[in-house]
Amino acid sequence: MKKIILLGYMGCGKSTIANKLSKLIEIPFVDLDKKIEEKVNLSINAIFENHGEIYFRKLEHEIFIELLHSPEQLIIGLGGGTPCYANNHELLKGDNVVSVYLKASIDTLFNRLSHNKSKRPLIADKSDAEMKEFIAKHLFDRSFYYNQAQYKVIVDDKTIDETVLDIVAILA
Ligand SMILES: Nc1ncnc2c1ncn2[C@@H]1O[C@H](COP(=O)(O)OP(=O)(O)OP(=O)(O)O)[C@@H](O)[C@H]1O
Ligand SMILES: O=C(O)C1=C[C@@H](O)[C@@H](O)[C@H](O)C1
Ligand SMILES: [Mg+2]
Repeated sequence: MKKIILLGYMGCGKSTIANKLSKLIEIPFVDLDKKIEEKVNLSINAIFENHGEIYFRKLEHEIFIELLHSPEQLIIGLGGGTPCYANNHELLKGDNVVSVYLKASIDTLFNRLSHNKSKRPLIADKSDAEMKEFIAKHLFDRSFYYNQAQYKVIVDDKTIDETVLDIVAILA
């Protein structure tokens, strides 16, 4: 069964949009970050702290593959970095997936993340000024991978429902 994959930078709205989309089109949503946490019974923060990022990226790759092979139709919300490691970006192009990049500007990401950074280890310790610079550079580095998605939806200045409907139109 085809998998619907949502990807994009931390805070672009993958989990929020996928939850709403899941209810609307009645296809279950699996959040890759949550699946990783359940599998090893540790928070993302604890995985980074106790085992390091390389271990996290390995787990992330393995569990992404497992989800792609599962027999059910699923909406998969990736982690912010998933497409950028272990050649995961190649998996966004398969016939059995519909991959959608939720594209947000630096300002949108900064505004959303500045209220909510403690659970995101890559930015948890940064000041506002450091965070803005970090997002700008990081997004630039990652854009190549995000742009491997089959579709792109710009999320700036859109409500959750508007973005969900953009994705429904892609799936139609
Ligand atoms: N129009 C909108 N669309 C999506 N999310 C929005 C919107 N407006 C505000 N938000 C908020 O942006 C925040 C980030 O969204 P969310 O956690 O879904 O992002 P994410 O891409 O899953 O991030 P991460 O990669 O860190 O898991 C949430 O607090 C969400 O409520
Ligand atoms: O952008 C990233 O590299 C990450 C985003 C989150 O979804 C988590 O997967 C983790 O915090 C790493
Ligand atoms: Mg999320």
